Amino acid sequence: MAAQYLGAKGTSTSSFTNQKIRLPEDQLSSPDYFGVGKRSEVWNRHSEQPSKTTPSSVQQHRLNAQQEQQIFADKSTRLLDLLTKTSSAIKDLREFNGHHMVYYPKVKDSPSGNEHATIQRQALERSQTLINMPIESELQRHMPKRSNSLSGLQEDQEEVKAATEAHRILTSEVANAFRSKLNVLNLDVKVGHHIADVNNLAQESITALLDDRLAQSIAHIEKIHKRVADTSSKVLVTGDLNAGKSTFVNALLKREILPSDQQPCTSTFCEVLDATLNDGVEQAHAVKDVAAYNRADASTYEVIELRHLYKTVIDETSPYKMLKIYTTDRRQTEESLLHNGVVDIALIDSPGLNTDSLKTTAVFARQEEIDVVVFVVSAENHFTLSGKEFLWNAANEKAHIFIVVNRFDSIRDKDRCKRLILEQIRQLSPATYADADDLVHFVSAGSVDLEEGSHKLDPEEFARLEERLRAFVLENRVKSKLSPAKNYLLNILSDLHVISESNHDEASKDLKRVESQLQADQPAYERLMSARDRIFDQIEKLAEDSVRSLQTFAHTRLDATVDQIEGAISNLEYPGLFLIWQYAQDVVDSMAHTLQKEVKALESHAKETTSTTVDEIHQLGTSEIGEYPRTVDVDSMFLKSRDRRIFVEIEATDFFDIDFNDKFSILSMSLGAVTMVGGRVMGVQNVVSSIWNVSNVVGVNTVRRWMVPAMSVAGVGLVVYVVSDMRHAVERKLSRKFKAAVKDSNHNEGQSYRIARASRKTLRIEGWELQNQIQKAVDNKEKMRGEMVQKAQLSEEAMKYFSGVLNQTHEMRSKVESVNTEEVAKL
Ligand SMILES: Nc1nc2c(ncn2[C@@H]2O[C@H](COP(=O)(O)OP(=O)(O)OP(=O)(O)O)[C@@H](O)[C@H]2O)c(=O)[nH]1
Repeated sequence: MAAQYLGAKGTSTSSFTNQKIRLPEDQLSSPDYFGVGKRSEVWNRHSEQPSKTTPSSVQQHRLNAQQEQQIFADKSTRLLDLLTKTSSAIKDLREFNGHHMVYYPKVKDSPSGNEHATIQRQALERSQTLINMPIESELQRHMPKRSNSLSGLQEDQEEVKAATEAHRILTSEVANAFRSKLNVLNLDVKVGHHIADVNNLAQESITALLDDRLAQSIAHIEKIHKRVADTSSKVLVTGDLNAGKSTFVNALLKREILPSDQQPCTSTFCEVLDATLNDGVEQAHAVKDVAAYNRADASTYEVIELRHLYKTVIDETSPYKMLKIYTTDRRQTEESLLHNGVVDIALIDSPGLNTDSLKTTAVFARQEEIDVVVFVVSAENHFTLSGKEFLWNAANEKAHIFIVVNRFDSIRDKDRCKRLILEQIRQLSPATYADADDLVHFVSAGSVDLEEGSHKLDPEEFARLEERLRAFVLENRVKSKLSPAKNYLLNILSDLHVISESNHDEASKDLKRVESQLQADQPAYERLMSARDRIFDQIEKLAEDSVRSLQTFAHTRLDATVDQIEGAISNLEYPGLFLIWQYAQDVVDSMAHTLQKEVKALESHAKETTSTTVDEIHQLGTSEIGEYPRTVDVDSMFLKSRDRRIFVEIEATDFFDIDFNDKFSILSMSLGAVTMVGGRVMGVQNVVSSIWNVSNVVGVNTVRRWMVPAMSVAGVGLVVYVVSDMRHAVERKLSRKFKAAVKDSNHNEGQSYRIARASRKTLRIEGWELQNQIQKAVDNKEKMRGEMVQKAQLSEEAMKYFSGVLNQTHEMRSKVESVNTEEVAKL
């Protein structure tokens, strides 16, 4: 029995493989039947007997299957490896995008008049090529065909649809030509009905969008990986209501698993899988959320026993979207459809097509997981409107559809029926029609014996159908599993290539730009750095020179003022002897005031000098770093008065300028006074020499007699003299005391130091401000240069990274291209 691997139950079916469907002679002569470019295939008349299966032909199928299995395993292993590598390359790019911000290639703005015309012309030329094809063109096949069995209404509808479709192809082609060159990673953002130009977005938004798209791509690759790694294939059985879909599935399984009825009964999708996938337990899992279904998680489904299946399958109000039916194939492994060691098949029975279910089934059929679509049509009813619409759409998606024309037993004129149905298929799915001998089967599923343990052979047509279906699944899994993987890999690798290329270009442009900016800025930077050191010294020198000269000037001026302090009292009005005390007070005040006035004048002078020096310092700054605000205000100098008043205490002795220790002095003053009393001023020398002369002449005794009255006169004279000299005595004594006080208190040193200190403080503030400004300019420049250096480093990193990605994507692309998913061995 091993040799019966593909041919069910060893029936003589395999010879069909090399047979071609032959049309009746009369139909072959009709030019309308095949249209342009007649096919040379001929089909096997139903009346013709198929040749018997020989052990060698069965063996050949087995060898072919093994070979196909090996080729498939090799291709899928290569693609799985490339999927893993691509996924990690995208992960790397995502990480890179996280810290470097990947540049998004520029999108062409909008087509110019000429470009638009060229694109449209190209699109038209393409559609023209289709029109000129040997087989009827895409557009032609939408034209009304009054001669066939379709009603006028159906034809009109299809015409409208075709026109819309043609328009859609043209407009989308024009639109796509002006999008970026990216396929999967296109970041088009839809705003209302328009596609916003992604390049107008902020870089952060582009980064976020790209990150999102990369994450989606990683998830998608994971999905594809899972699908390629999964050795099972899914076959969706669909068709018109009551066409016999459930009966057909049961016939394939050789078991009455799914309920069939004359009334429309299948209300939900039923996936029949091998029970080994459910630990060998036969049961059904009713699933509400198909995406969340996990056999290991009982919360994602409800268990239904197979004997209660009928109720759930026919329940139109059932909340379940899918029934996963695990069943045991009672046949031997090599005969099993669900689990035969080369390819495991899951059969999905779907609700009959009507306007309600059409969309859901179409979506279902479009799913990537669906490897093969089997369309069941009743030979009695031919294709309904819904059936046609489904086939038309599915043909666009999957190209080849396996068509089962069921209930053929109830047709009387079988040839006519075949002819009419094949003609409809020719219009609906040319690809299927082209392989009609393998893909279109006229059978009676109801005639297959489902009795357990029955040894009855299947009707030949059905056995052949089964054999061809297995072969079709095997052939198709390359297309349905590997082709999408290959296409996706080519698209995403091409996108990675485009992104890497433009990023490499941008990074190299950035690097060049930054390097030339750094180079151009170098002299300015060096100038600023040397200016900083030079200006710091210059400020210090300017300030110190200014302060030192101020201090010297102030000290000299104050000393001069004190030296000439008598001048301060020269203009004072003398109020007379009785107010001599008051006068002394005025003298002291006047001297103190004069000195204070001088201090004030020196302060004003210091302000002016400081202001000039501040200007010079500021000028130094502006010449190097440009305008900047002047911070110090010289008017705020000396706001708090710190000048010290010189206090001189007035004492009684200040009114007498006589040295009582000096006898000669007293005498001379007394004599002076005498001469004054005498109304004559003789001078002391004269008086003394007169007395001396007199004593020599008249003798000492005589002089002694004269002495008393003379002394009395002298005393009076002295008093008179002292009193008359009191004003000058006060002035002399107080000015002396004032000078001494100034000296004792170090007033002049203190004040000149104070003035200098105030000026230094102000100049320092301006100096600090300038230093600050220059330092700021240096910091800014260094920061800017640092950023440029960092940018250059990033650009270098980006160039290195993207050139690696470019090499990698290039290498991977050629590896992906070398996986042939187009040609599959015919089994
Ligand atoms: N004569 C004849 N009747 C058949 C054949 N296959 C199925 N039937 C009958 O056709 C009717 C519908 O069969 P089902 O298998 O329920 O059809 P279905 O397409 O699954 O129906 P829905 O799922 O409800 O759309 C049943 O009464 C079957 O017995 C056949 O080959 N010949």
